[in-house]
Order: sequence, then C-alpha cells, then structure tokens
Amino acid sequence: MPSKDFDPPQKLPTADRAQWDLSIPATDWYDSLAAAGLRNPDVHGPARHWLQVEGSFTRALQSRCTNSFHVEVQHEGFAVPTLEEARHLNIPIRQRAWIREVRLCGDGTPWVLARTVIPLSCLEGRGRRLRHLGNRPLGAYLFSSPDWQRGPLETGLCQRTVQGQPEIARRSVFHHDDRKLLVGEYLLPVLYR
Ligand SMILES: C=C(O[C@@H]1C=C(C(=O)O)C=C[C@H]1O)C(=O)O
Repeated sequence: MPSKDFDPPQKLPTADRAQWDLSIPATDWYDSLAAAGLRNPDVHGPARHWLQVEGSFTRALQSRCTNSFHVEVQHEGFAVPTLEEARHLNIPIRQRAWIREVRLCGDGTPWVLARTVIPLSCLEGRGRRLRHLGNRPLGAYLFSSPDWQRGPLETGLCQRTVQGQPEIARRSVFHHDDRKLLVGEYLLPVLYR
C-alpha cells in the first residue's frame, strides 16, 4: 500500500527488516461493521469496541494504558497516495499529499498503525502545523478545533501477508469546509486479543 517512496531499504540488517514487517497491508474497506462482518465475523469480537470508538482514538488508547502512551513516526513526507485513496479524497490522481505513518504505542508496545493522507489544500494557513506534528498525536490537532468534523467510520479487512500485521482496521475522512483528510487506523492483534 505505501507508495514507492516508502519502500524499505534493501540493505537493512535482518532484525531491522523484521521491524518493517509491522507494516500496513492492502485493505478492503466496507461502509459498515455489519458489511465487513459478513466477510470476517472477527469484527464482532473484542476488536469491535475499538472499531466503534467515536471520539479521539488517541484518548481511548491513553485511557487503556497503565503507564504511558506515545506516537512513533515511521514515515512522514510528500508522497503519492494510492489510487483508491486519491479517489476517496477526490484529489487528482498522482498529486502528492503529505502522508504520515505512525505507530500508536501503549506501555511501550505498538498497538495501532495509522496512516493519514493530507492533501495539499489542508496544509495552508493553520494547516501548516500538520507538517510539523512529529510525535504529537494528530488527534490533539483535529479534536482541539470544532472546525474539523469526522465523517462515517468504515471498517477495513486487511490482506495480511506476514504474521503480526493488522487484520482489522477502521478509517474515516475528517472534513473542514471543503478540505478533507483521510485517517486509517490498523489494529494490531495485541490490542484486542
Ligand atoms: C485521529 C486521531 O489521531 C490519532 C493519531 C494519529 C497520528 O498521530 O498520526 C493517527 C491516527 C490516530 O488515531 C485520533 O486520536 O482520533
């Protein structure tokens, strides 16, 4: 799924390459949890709680931590979204966007992988801050402003290729006037099993 800019370097030592395997697989998206459940009933199991969190996902994860929560940036920069993402956001195909991939970690362990596609129109004015989030959670920005509203949640079923990758995901578009950005959150099994 990540565009070419995000391919792992070929010469990483084996231990580091294993880290890369904690990556986001191609995912099929469904309009509702019920629709995804027809393909994979696991979405109605313990993962369901996380698929339905309505407010800030960061906050929900923080409240599950015993000690600490942190965001680890994996890649951040201008890159070309997938065709499906560009269509979903209604932006020109092959137009670069700011793409941010992070791990949301609870008590030192990655719990969720997140991929956010931020089109150029969102990066103007106050939106310039979106390029400088670093390890601060995106949710703090989005939920601190009443201007940003979340659209409906979709449920994703991941085409897992490697042990440990996420199987289940959620995604939504946040919009502010005619600006839209796309946030995907991929649940790692350790979060709900
Ligand atoms: C959208 C939110 O932001 C969270 C933080 C992210 C980040 O820092 O890149 C990405 C996805 C999130 O789950 C949220 O807290 O709801």
